[in-house]
Amino acid sequence: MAARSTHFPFMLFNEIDTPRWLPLLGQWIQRLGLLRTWALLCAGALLLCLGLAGLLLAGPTGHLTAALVASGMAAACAALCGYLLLRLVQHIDSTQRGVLRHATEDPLTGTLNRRYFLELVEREWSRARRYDMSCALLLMDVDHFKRVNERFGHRCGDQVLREIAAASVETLRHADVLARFGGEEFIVFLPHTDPLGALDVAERMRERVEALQLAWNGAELRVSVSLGVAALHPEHLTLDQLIHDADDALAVAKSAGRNCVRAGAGLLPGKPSMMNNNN
Ligand SMILES: Nc1nc2c(ncn2[C@@H]2O[C@H](COP(=O)(O)OP(=O)(O)OP(=O)(O)O)[C@@H](O)[C@H]2O)c(=O)[nH]1
Repeated sequence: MAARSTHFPFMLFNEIDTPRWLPLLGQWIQRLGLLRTWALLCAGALLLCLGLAGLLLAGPTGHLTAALVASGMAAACAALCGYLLLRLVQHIDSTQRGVLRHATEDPLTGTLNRRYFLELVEREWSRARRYDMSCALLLMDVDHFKRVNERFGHRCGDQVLREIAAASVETLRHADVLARFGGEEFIVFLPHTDPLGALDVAERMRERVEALQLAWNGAELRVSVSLGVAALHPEHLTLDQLIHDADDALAVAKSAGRNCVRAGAGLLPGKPSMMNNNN
């Protein structure tokens, strides 16, 4: 199985091998500000050049040689300043990306982590509630995942989780938010999605995972997932309640035999809360 990257904000970051002096320069620049540091470096370079030119002019060397040496020095100083600034900007950029990744991403699957998901979705959810917009939530759990670990090992289990995350991302729209919610459980927030649409997405995810052709050390393995679906309705006063509904529906899907999608209470009034029971 090959490791796969997932979409925003799970980009691949190029780690830059930074020399030791860069963080120190960074701290210095943070204190002074970028413009002032740059002005200071340029002023220093200029003074150095002027001093050298003065020395040369005062000596036996001709004016032209003095001017040439001074211009050469100025150009070298400007190039050095530019290089230092460029490296610094790269360093700050890579540090910021690293910090952002650490705060938002699940290191195993590259999806959002639980904490950032909740932070992000809390805002989206309250907006949806306030402006009476539809939105839905899916909870997806890998079936009998313990057996995968037991039979093929933990590293294989990790790779299966990565493959499931990547496959799920492929079935979602860009605005949907996928996160690893815990162990072998994933959560998806679907903005502007009505209950039927949410059930449809859940079923697509289930089918996509079921169709995954996985192999580990020459052995083939198949996995399946169960999904619980909940959609926002007026009785949901907190995001927790919506998650709770999806969790209840997931429990129903598990006890219905797994590898299926179940709708939360009241998702489709008047319709049975089941879908695609393949068992
Ligand atoms: N490889 C790997 N395994 C994990 C990770 N997180 C949790 N697990 C394993 O996931 C398994 C979850 O087991 P259970 O909660 O019994 O669930 P299950 O075997 O999937 O059974 P059902 O959910 O009832 O279908 C445990 O064996 C955990 O060790 C992880 O990051 N990597």
